[in-house]
Amino acid sequence: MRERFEGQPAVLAVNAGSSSLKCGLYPAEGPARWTCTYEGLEPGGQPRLKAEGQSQPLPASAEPPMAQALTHLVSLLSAAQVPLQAVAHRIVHGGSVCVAPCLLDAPTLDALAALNPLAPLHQPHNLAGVAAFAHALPGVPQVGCFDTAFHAHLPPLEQRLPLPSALAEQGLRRYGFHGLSYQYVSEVLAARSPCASGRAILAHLGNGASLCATQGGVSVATTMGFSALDGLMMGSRSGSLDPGVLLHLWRQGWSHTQVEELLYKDSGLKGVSGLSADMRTLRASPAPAAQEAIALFTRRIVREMGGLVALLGGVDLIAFTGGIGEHDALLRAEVARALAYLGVKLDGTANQAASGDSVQALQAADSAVELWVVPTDEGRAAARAAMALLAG
Ligand SMILES: Nc1ncnc2c1ncn2[C@@H]1O[C@H](COP(=O)(O)OP(=O)(O)O)[C@@H](O)[C@H]1O
Ligand SMILES: CC(=O)OP(=O)(O)O
Ligand SMILES: [Mg+2]
Repeated sequence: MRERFEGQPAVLAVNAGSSSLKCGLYPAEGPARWTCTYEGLEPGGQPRLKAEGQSQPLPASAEPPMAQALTHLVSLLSAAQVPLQAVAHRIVHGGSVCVAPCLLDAPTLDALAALNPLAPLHQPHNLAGVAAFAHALPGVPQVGCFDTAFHAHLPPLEQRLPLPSALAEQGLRRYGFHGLSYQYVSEVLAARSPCASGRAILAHLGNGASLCATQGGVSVATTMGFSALDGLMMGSRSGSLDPGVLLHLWRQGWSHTQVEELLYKDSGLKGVSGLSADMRTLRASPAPAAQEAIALFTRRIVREMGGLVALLGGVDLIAFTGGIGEHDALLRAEVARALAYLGVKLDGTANQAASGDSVQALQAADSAVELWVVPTDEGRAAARAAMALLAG
């Protein structure tokens, strides 16, 4: 491990999420020199470090799990005196303030903290990561790389919520998320297929999930909007919901906090199955509620895909990414089957064989639409953005 920390300066990409902290050490060219993931960081979780093919629990600590993981990572890197050009932080919400990667100074961090309520599972952790590294490595530039930036130039109607202008002027608009993932996947596909510059739909299906329609590699529509709650059903988030449900719950006496917990932490696959937010657990379960959760998750993808195809006026390429998109062959097959009306035809053997570890084309020879699986790398996208910023 030590030799991976030595040599040319590299960018450390940090993705402090809802239940995990992922990081990678990226040189200017080639693959990450070192990656690690801290898991089990949800409140009350049991933090573990996965690195170099090994998984080990962190020593018991009085700190909350995310803070403990950050402390551990910072001390690991400080002790090894890793030469760092910059730390590139995935920050989920840039709002209207940060529409491109930027250096994180105090006023910018204050503006980003004001967006915490729009991504409560992510934004506070993202900013805690910035604070930890800024404190430990004061001479190293801290760069913010935003999920929303890929969607900064959405067409005006795609940004607009059907609400009065006074609210739009307060920043109530659709932003879109998972932008680092979409940026990375778009670039991978652009190098492999001319269809990537046509009408493409990228499906990021992980713990959070969204779809993005691109034309010429540029985002033109996406299912997540103002907050990371909109659109598809997710691991523990509801996705789009009739706003009348919220009014009903408030009238019943639910508090703001209870509703927030419901929508972010107790809905989606977890809420419908009553079992787990993890697709692997649901696939392995014979419980009817687990199967119902998967069926609803799949149906919502198919429904939203139809909407994006309509906006694009057809589709040339569909790509799957994120933990579920990369690994769940059955989900890909069911989505492809539902889209047969578009001439989508999957190569069943290629789909089954795809391991999620490499980029694979999945369409049958006579498919009207290309199908791909692309393992995403949000860290690489963030590191590239930080290098480009520093290079001016
Ligand atoms: N082999 C697999 N089969 C099906 N689903 C999987 C598999 N591996 C991971 N997943 C799903 O992917 C999710 C994690 O996706 P990921 O993109 O890593 O999430 P995040 O980065 O948002 O934490 C898990 O919660 C699980 O539902
Ligand atoms: C924005 C979002 O939902 O991110 P994640 O998939 O990492 O939860
Ligand atoms: Mg993710």
